[in-house]
Amino acid sequence: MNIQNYINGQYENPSSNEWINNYCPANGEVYGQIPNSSNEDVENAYIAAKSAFPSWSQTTLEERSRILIKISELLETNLQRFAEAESIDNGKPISLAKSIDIPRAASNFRFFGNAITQFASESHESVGQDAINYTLRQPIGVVGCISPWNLPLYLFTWKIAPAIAAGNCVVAKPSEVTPMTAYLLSEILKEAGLPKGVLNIVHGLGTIAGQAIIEHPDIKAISFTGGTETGAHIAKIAAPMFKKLSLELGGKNPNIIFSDCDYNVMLDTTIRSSFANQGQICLCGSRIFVEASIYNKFKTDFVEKVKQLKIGHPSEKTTNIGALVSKSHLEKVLDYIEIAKEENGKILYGGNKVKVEGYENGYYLEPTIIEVESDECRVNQEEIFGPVVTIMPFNTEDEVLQMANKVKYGLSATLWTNDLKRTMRISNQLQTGIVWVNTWMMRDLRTPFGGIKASGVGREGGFEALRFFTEAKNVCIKY
Ligand SMILES: NC(=O)C1=CN([C@@H]2O[C@H](COP(=O)(O)OP(=O)(O)OC[C@H]3O[C@@H](n4cnc5c(N)ncnc54)[C@H](O)[C@@H]3O)[C@@H](O)[C@H]2O)C=CC1
Ligand SMILES: O=C(O)/C=C/C=C(\O)C(=O)O
Repeated sequence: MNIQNYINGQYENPSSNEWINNYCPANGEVYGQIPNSSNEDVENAYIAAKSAFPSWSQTTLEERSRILIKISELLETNLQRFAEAESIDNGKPISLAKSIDIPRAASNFRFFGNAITQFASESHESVGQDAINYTLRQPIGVVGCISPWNLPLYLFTWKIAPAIAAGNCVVAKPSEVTPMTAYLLSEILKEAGLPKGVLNIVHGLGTIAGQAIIEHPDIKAISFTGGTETGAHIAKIAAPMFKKLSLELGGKNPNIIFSDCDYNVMLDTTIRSSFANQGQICLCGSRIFVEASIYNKFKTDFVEKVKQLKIGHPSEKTTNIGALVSKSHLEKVLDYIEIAKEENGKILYGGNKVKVEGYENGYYLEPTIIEVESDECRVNQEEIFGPVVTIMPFNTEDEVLQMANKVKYGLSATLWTNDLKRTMRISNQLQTGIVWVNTWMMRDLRTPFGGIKASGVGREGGFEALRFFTEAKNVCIKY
């Protein structure tokens, strides 16, 4: 299936008429083409957004809310179609696309459709000076949203929903690796009555179309999720132009397991936090630290459970692990498994490509567990972003805390213990933006979401996102 850009409410071919092949990860075959958009297409999208802005920014909150909630409802009505498209495009199991990705995309629109009606700004009475200050939170204008391939519609909508709810108009670029559901979304935007030009979707390469968005002098804010290197590149371009920046980047998240935890819940959740979405979630707990007294038991039970995961075609209902997103990504992950061997890591399970019958050219990989001797080895320090975890024992709280924090990343951490004081001590000291205790990836969309260190800048979610997508203007009135 070939797709087009969506600019000013119309489907458009790329101005260069150049196209990029779109691969199906489950069988390695090309199944469509997407626009290789250029500066000219981004400029057209910008012009459409700019002309839509005066009207959209003055549209009542009730009307914006009504349209966002309508988009959410239409996504729910079209759940099956969107889930199938996401699964084909990304390689993720259909069960995951249907239960997580598309429902969350619908929730993103519903949540920000409601949140904008509750968003309020501050006022400060300057006591003794006969003055009152009130703060306006005005939309920025035209903003850029750039999203990755791992949770395609989920993360695309996590950015565009708050951006348009706050009254901005958007030039958005989904990942060129997984463009399909963003394309399908444009049909829904029309049906929901979103005015033309409010959301413009440009497909293409990061280095061309993405670059044109970040370099555009009049796109005043960039919300980006993706790799840390790309984030650093974006910051280098956008910061001297004084753009607002929200960067959600990589992670190398610790999963810290104490012997007093609820063992079975921990074990089941650790399977998910290690291998959900083929381990391609920035929040996955890719470094597992286990208290020495239960280390051997954990190792045996974990391997046993991982063996039971079914690797298969993403469309099969029983598949737990689908295909990785691309050939190049599969190769990157395999290279890390080789590095682990060179570093004396012990492969406790997995490590090999898998040939799924009938789909031998698909990008399948066994879930892989590597026992490491030192937390400082490369596989324990660098983001692999695949179905690969490291495990090692620890003896004391101080030791594990030091290892947990000794990485360049600081996105999330998971802690398993029933000791309240220990929970408080460790949570306070973990150098991450998010800590989950006795759970993983439990999301409440009101909470601040994001990381520190090389995991990013800024927070998404709730009113944080609405603050990001608005400029505060203080008005001081003397009476
Ligand atoms: N959510 C996360 O934390 C993610 C992390 N990654 C990590 O990043 C590594 C590289 O993956 P990639 O697919 O290359 O991710 P990437 O960070 O290059 O891609 C994310 C988005 O940025 C765009 N982009 C790339 N270069 C750009 C530029 N110069 N200007 C503007 N936009 C640009 C891409 O087209 C895509 O839409 C992965 O192996 C993984 O480790 C990848 C995807 C998501
Ligand atoms: O739940 C969320 O809001 C985000 C989840 C995951 C990512 O941001 C990611 O993998 O990049």
